[in-house]
Amino acid sequence: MVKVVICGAAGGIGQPLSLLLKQSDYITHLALYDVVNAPGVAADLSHINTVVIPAGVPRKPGMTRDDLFKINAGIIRDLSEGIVKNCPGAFILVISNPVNSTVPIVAEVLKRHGAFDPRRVFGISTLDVVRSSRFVYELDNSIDPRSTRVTVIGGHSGVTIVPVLSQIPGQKFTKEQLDLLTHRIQYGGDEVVKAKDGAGSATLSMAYAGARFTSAILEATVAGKTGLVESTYVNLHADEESTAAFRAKTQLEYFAQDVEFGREGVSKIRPLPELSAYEQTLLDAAIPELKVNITKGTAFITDASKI
Ligand SMILES: NC(=O)c1ccc[n+]([C@@H]2O[C@H](COP(=O)([O-])OP(=O)(O)OC[C@H]3O[C@@H](n4cnc5c(N)ncnc54)[C@H](O)[C@@H]3O)[C@@H](O)[C@H]2O)c1
Ligand SMILES: O=C(O)C[C@H](O)C(=O)O
Repeated sequence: MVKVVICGAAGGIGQPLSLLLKQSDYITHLALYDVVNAPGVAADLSHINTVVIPAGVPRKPGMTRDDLFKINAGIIRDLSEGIVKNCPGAFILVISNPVNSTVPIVAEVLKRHGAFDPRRVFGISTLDVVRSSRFVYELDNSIDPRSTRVTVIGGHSGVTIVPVLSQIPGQKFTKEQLDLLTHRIQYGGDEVVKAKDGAGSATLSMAYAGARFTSAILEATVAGKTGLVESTYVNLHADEESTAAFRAKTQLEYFAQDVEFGREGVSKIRPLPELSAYEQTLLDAAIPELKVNITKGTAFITDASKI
């Protein structure tokens, strides 16, 4: 049996995501939970293979994702406690913002219970990848946005989002185009928040991105399909060998990068693609902010006095 639970299923993302996942051939039991049904969650969580978490508050205009930490950190901690107690081996896919911090929260809760397998916990940054293909296509109609996959490294907020546009075959963007594209990809979420004018953030595009990422995980872990790759925010210890040099150089424990999937989740974290000088500057700006975000998430569980 392949059981997937969506925590926050009644929300703006949860509803369309549930609809999309309902159509998956791999899922035999789709369980939908929200706060109103919280007591039922624990009772029904056993034998779950995969948990997708879009629970928590979204942004309003003028807010950063980090402003959501105060409310969402506690929600993620409590859901993680429920998961670790009832389905400790599940694959956990985190949508709730700020992803750069919520993923470390999940990891620390699992660690406390001796149940952390870094190959099984993911921050979903697929929306940045989807936006990248779409925005590049708007500038250059000759590419196919469905098959042109852009690697996006770093994290999922503002300057931590580093699109590696130099890897798109045949592309020679001018500096002005690079500035425009990079800014749109880094702040695409703000465009939606502004347009919704207080009614939340991206939901439909996120549901699409979330369903795409969940399907990739299911195809690899359930069906044993190989060759699947997505950029995703993970704990770098999921692949000690490939990430050793990068960890030593940057002191980062979490990072979004192209990841290959296998039966156990992460099978390989690909080495960083060759970066242009432009992208290296973006990465240099991303690293200090990522560190702050990661420390904040980790400290929420290990040492609340540091937040
Ligand atoms: N990773 C990404 O790329 C990305 C993209 C868009 C939105 N987000 C984030 O996703 C989250 C949800 O956004 P939304 O638009 O769906 O918000 P929403 O407010 O429409 O829905 C959130 C749902 O979570 C539920 N919830 C709250 N606490 C819960 C708990 N303890 N257990 C179960 N359910 C709980 C709420 O009742 C609500 O139905 C936000 O934090 C948002 O910032 C992330
Ligand atoms: O921007 C947000 O707050 C939601 C999401 O992270 C997004 O990228 O659209």
